[in-house]
Amino acid sequence: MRIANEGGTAEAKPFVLFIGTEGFFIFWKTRKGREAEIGFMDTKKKHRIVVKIGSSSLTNPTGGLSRDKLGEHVSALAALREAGHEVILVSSGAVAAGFTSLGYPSRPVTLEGKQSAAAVGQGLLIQAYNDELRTYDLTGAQILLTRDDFSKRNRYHNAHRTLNELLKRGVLPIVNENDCVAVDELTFGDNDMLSALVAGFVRADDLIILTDTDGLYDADPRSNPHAKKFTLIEDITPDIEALAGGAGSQVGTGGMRSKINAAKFALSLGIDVFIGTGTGADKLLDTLNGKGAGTYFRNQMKAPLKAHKQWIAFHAESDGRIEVDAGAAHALLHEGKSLLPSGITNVAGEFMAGQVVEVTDTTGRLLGKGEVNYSSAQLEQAKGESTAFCREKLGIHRVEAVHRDNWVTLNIEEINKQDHKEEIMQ
Ligand SMILES: Nc1ncnc2c1ncn2[C@@H]1O[C@H](COP(=O)(O)OP(=O)(O)O)[C@@H](O)[C@H]1O
Ligand SMILES: N[C@@H](CCC(=O)OP(=O)(O)O)C(=O)O
Repeated sequence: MRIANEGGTAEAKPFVLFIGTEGFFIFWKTRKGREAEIGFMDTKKKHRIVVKIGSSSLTNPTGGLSRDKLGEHVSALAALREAGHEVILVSSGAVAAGFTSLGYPSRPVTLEGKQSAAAVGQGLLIQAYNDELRTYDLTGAQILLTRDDFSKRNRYHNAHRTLNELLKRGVLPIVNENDCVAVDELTFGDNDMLSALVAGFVRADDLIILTDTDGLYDADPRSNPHAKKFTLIEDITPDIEALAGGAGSQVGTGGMRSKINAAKFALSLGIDVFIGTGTGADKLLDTLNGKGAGTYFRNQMKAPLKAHKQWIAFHAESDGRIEVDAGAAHALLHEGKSLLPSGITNVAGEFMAGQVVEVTDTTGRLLGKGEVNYSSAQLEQAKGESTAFCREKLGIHRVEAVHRDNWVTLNIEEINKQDHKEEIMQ
């Protein structure tokens, strides 16, 4: 685990630039004299950036929208756009912006209270964003998502197409959970995880999570004034997870814990993450350039999963299970090959062609998930049989039971083998 801990809140100073053909690394000199490489600034590449703004950074401590805070964020988002980057905003704040208008003295706790507050607040929020964006000649688009939109194949792909079209047309998508209709047990949990899912979904380069604290400390800085800040974390270990506590304000939810979970998820998809704060129109550009007030999390994985594979891996429900022999397991995990019926030893559950199944080895160990080309009934006949048999006797022309393009390895030991990372995650 390589962690840069700058010790207290002391300012660290950038001191070395390594200039390459594509850009340059910024090295950060910490108080302890350690050098930590904290940001990669690619001087040529235009980044696709998801920026998440928490309720505490948009509203007043006792509720109600803060136009000043919102306006400042928009100036920084506009600066990113001006520099040529693609930006997707995930904005919280609907409940916190709305509850005062409904007469609640504090953030409501009942489901109907939160949903009603969000119904009022979301309108206020989007109106304020559009008013501010207009001053920079930018247009915002409201996208409200529920977890169902991610688990249903068509909705997932529709949302994906819409987001891409908006980006292509220069519009700034503003995403929030559709709080008014989201059922309690079926929510994303919080907008931190939603922002990581969206970042994966659009295959962003960076996820910037803006909050009211300048990064992750070894204890909640609100309650522990001696807490020390981390400037760079390269591996989110259980020790790091244990340091992150809950929400610190009356309007925030999830706290640092949910941000660390979200960061872990985004990093696993090859997205660099920053959690922190900042002021002024340059704060997001500074963050991108390694000068942000917060904690950087550098991803080790440079081959993000395609959107369809993310859907298979993280959102699609499994409709059955296929067991495969050692040869097929090796071909799937190590040779980048598709699954052929000849390697299948058992089929469980009832499914149609096009549905998603789990694939295990003969000991029941989960290897991954994939979209099948055969129904369970067809696979019962085809399992263990040659391709020629499937074609001639069963009249099946798609030879692969699961094509490589519709396969995702989920066996963590295999994913952790560096040699195979790129191949597995393509
Ligand atoms: N280890 C930690 N380091 C930094 N902040 C922490 C830590 N543990 C808990 N927190 C709290 O997390 C809060 C930020 O989360 P939250 O209130 O949910 O904000 P947001 O509304 O931006 O999502 C901080 O105000 C802080 O009190
Ligand atoms: N969808 C909710 C956001 C809930 C949430 O995660 O809030 P936060 O912890 O402030 O990011 C809202 O707009 O109020």
